[in-house]
Amino acid sequence: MALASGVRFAPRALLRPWALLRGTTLGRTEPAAGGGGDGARRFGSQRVLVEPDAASGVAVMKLRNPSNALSLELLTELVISLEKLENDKTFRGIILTSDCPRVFCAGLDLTEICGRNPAHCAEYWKAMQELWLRMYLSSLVLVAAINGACPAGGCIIALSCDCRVLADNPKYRIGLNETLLGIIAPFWLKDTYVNTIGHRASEQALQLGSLFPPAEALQVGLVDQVVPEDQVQSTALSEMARWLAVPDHARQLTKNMMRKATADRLLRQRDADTQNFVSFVCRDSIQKSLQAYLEKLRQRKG
Ligand SMILES: CCCCC/C=C\C/C=C\CC/C=C/CC(=O)SCCNC(=O)CCNC(=O)[C@H](O)C(C)(C)COP(=O)(O)OP(=O)(O)OC[C@H]1O[C@@H](n2cnc3c(N)ncnc32)[C@H](O)[C@@H]1OP(=O)(O)O
Repeated sequence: MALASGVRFAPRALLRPWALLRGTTLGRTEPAAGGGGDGARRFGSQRVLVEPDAASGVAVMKLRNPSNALSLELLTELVISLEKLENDKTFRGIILTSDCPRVFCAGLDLTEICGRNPAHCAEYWKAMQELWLRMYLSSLVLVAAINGACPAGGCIIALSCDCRVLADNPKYRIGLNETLLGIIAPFWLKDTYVNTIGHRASEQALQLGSLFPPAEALQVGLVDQVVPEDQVQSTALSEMARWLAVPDHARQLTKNMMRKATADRLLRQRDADTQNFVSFVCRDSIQKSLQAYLEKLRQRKG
């Protein structure tokens, strides 16, 4: 972590050369609609579309997986896209949003941990840790433009950003609802919650598995702005401008000062956290409830 420079403190060495880029098209670039020069070239993969604007130094990153459930492939593609932008000094900020109607991110892809072997669950959880670490410590400004439902792991993705703008739609609820699924948020999800909304509000919301509608999310401090749906992107851009008005080095070092202890806690216990996760989700009782929950989701659709 090149802290002294104050420019890049994301822990690069964290990234593993995962051999799982099956079916991805990472690194491919294509002209954005309307053509244009380098500033308008977008790149991406099957599940993440990046629309960079070199002139402003801001890239819009759009998730485009079914329900944006965090599959192993989506996690990997997000980490790689993030790293690509971090390595390009043109960029200072990312707006993270969804290309999927009504859903910002459905959280963990439960099919990655239901009926899978322990080795797969471990690989999956490490990828989840990796994305959180990368986002939480990113040197770039990350603004979440939340244009859909944002439960559980989706909420964590949003909370890893520096600022959150939520569309004012009562169906777009946000929060950590793990307890309602019979699972327990690991300590670093809890820590991220506490860092955002404080201890008492987190204690209540975590135990109750609360999913907050927009007005309540704003009141408790889970999001920074609630705006009409058609103003989410423009408001995210205005927020970005506000954050980018601060000199990078001062903002980056301050961010690091605020977040490092929380990230270090996971870094110190990463293997134990993975083992806890695997032994927990591989229990027969948890597998049964995951199975039943997935079934309910599928039936609800029909
Ligand atoms: C004491 C020991 C302690 C040890 C502690 C260690 C570890 C702790 C263990 C675990 C912690 C793990 C942390 C978990 C965080 C999570 O993220 S869990 C996931 C929670 N997510 C949800 O509950 C969201 C579920 N989805 C929805 O509510 C809705 O889908 C939606 C997001 C509100 C969208 O609704 P919409 O109507 O638009 O879409 P559909 O419901 O029709 O869904 C379409 C399609 O997508 C499938 N799907 C949806 N969500 C998921 C998902 N999360 N995973 C997998 N698949 C999902 C859905 O089934 C449909 O599929 P299709 O029918 O095949 O098309």
